[in-house]
Amino acid sequence: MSKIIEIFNVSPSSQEELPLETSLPLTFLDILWLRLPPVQRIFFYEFPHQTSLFYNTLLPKLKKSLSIALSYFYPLLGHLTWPNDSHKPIIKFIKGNPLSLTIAESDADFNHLSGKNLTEAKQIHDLLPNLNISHDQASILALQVTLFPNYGFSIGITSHHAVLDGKTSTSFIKSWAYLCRKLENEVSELELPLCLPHEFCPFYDRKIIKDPNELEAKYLSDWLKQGGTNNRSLMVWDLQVPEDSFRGLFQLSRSNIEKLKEFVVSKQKGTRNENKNLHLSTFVVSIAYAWVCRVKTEEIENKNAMMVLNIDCRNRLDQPIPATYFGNCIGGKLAIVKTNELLGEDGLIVAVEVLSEALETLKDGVLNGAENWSSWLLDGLTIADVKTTGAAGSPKFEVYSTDFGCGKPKKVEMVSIDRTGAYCVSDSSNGDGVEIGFVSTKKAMEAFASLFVKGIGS
Ligand SMILES: CC(C)(COP(=O)(O)OP(=O)(O)OC[C@H]1O[C@@H](n2cnc3c(N)ncnc32)[C@H](O)[C@@H]1OP(=O)(O)O)[C@@H](O)C(=O)NCCC(=O)NCCSC(=O)CC(=O)O
Repeated sequence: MSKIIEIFNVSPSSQEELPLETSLPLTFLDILWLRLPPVQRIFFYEFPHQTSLFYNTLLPKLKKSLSIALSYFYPLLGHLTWPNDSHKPIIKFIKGNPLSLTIAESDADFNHLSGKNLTEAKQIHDLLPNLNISHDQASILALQVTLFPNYGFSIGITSHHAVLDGKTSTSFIKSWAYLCRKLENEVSELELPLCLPHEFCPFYDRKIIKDPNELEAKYLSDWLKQGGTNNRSLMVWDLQVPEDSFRGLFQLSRSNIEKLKEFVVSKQKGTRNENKNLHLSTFVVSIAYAWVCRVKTEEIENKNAMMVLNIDCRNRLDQPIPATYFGNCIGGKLAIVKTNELLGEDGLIVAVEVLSEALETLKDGVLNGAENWSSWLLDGLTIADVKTTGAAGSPKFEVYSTDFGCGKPKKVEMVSIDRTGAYCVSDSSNGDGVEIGFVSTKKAMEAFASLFVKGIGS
């Protein structure tokens, strides 16, 4: 159990340069995620020191660096609102609004929560702050630092999906960590101001996102129809974490991945699909392998399995979008297959093929088919004979490089996958290969763990 020690209001360090009041409109790529529950990650760090060192040394640096980071990422201090005279929601920033940073202490077993074992899904929920979301207004970001005295601490981040995608939220936390690390090097007050390097600085110009196919109107109309005829409420879907949910993180080393790739290539030889182009990347092989193991261990027979792949559109639109673009810039591609095909002997090859086919359609433009994206989000929740899942996160975010000056994280969990049922893919804690996380029943998780290891061991 964790108990709240204090809630700080953190303001940007250089208030003078910020606008008095400003707003950022949501683009169609943001509006797509309007109803999704917040995205939550927890970063666990070892800190085997006395509590006083945390409160006297680390915490002031965390606060100070956060304050500097917020002067660059100031829209995070705003809130989402849908003014009567606006046809869509906007992010409204008013100078003086602080960010709430919760400090808590936990007596839970740090090594258990940050270890490799399966953990009860809800066990880490109290390491995360909630966003204030009402019909009229939604906060955008909340942070919680939780100390596990003598063992470690965690940083929990809860962010609104209609404002930040994975790239933006991980860039923010890495910017905060970068600044904290710099303070760690004992930069004296006189040597400040400490600046964020240009390559981290967020890019805010929304005009760069073009909407020639009027997707904004399509998504808005879908969300407005939901739960009423003109539902301008900002409430998000109240997705529940199923009872008896356990979370697991599974690693595929580089050599495991190479073996899986070789296996797929060798099995494809001599089949009718021999000449089919496969997108044999680390990401595809890893997701395919986890997908097949999960369908087998959850015994999902005679269904359609749907995998929604999140695609970073930043360098895939006609006009390239800077890597530091602040907001959502993700689209989706869909892979569908009968679960019985995944359950068969060639399940892995089938999975790689359908994922490759989905990514192959990127050549027709990342926005091709985008008129269906809001329906995929809705149908995934409602169609009974379809087992939908998605791939959240990305190894390219390199979450394990988020170092606040006391080393790399021991573990990074994407907590919100317990509500969405998605897989989370990331780089790995020991730098070798990738980690895949998901949440399921304890029985299915244990069966998955055994099948997963068996498959790469042989
Ligand atoms: C569409 C993709 C999933 C496909 O990924 P793939 O890895 O299969 O394919 P790819 O074309 O990108 O890369 C193929 C090969 O090119 C090389 N390569 C390309 N770009 C690279 C990069 N930036 N860093 C390192 N390697 C790279 C690699 O060698 C890789 O092979 P190899 O791998 O074998 O070495 C990805 O491109 C993408 O857009 N990922 C980002 C998805 C995303 O934003 N997710 C978050 C959604 S928001 C969300 O979920 C919330 C949240 O996270 O907070």
